[in-house]
Amino acid sequence: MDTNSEKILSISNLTMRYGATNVLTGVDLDVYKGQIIGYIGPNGAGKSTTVKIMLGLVDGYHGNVEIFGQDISNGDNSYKQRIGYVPENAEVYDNLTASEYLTFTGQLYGMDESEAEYKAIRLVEKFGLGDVYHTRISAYSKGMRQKVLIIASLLHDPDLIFLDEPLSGLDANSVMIIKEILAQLAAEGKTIFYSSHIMDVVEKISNRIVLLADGKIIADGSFEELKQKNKEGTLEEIFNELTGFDQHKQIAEEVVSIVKEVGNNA
Ligand SMILES: Nc1ncnc2c1ncn2[C@@H]1O[C@H](COP(=O)(O)OP(=O)(O)OP(=O)(O)O)[C@@H](O)[C@H]1O
Repeated sequence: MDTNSEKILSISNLTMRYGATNVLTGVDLDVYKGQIIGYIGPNGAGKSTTVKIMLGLVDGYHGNVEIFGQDISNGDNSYKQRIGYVPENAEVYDNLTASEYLTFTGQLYGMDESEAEYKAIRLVEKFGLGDVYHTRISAYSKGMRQKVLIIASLLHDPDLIFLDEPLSGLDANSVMIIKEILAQLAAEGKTIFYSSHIMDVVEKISNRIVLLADGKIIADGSFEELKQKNKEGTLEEIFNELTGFDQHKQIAEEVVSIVKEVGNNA
């Protein structure tokens, strides 16, 4: 890990609880300029919670979070102008057209309207949505909406980009484009924080993989480093090994057996 480069993100002893549930129990993480972090973990591990805390969307945490060297709890929200975010379950304003939505989002990030519009229309064309630029988003397919969200996250040229399951609904060609865009942005010095369950994509695009389980980071390193430390070969297998999961066959057999019971009680 190149610790000589600029520290973009620093989390120390981050804890978060919802009611009686301890979601994060002491997360420590330093992220440096140009890194693509693959942030993985079982369902409910707290990945989205970590990201939302960093974005200032969730309060009530303990510990310290610094972004661009600034404590995010100090009341100065200007750091958000340099951040892009593709949320997991996005509420897009369905009644807006892509043109209206992207111009609006650009302005929220401090761009002026004509600059946002000028960039948005060209980006939309690159993603094959030129024909529907002035159509309401309510008429879009899932993948088309996802493309709009990705464009919205990049429009203001952010230095730090959080992506929560960004490829959901995208076809194979679009996935290839997004993977390449992320690699090129990182090469330009942007920092990418990529949370996903699609292990083969995380394995390929991340230069550093961080595994969250039981409220803590239990593995942190490049794919090659994780492979050396663990017996298993693919990231999916390493994930299963590190999270102590070896029952997929047994669970599948039990499920199939229950499914087959249908009608037996009639
Ligand atoms: N607003 C909330 N109120 C109460 N509990 C919450 C809230 N948000 C998240 N949680 C709980 O916090 C835990 C972590 O949720 P989170 O969404 O961060 O997990 P995740 O790792 O992103 O999961 P997934 O992989 O399924 O998306 C879960 O137990 C969830 O039920």
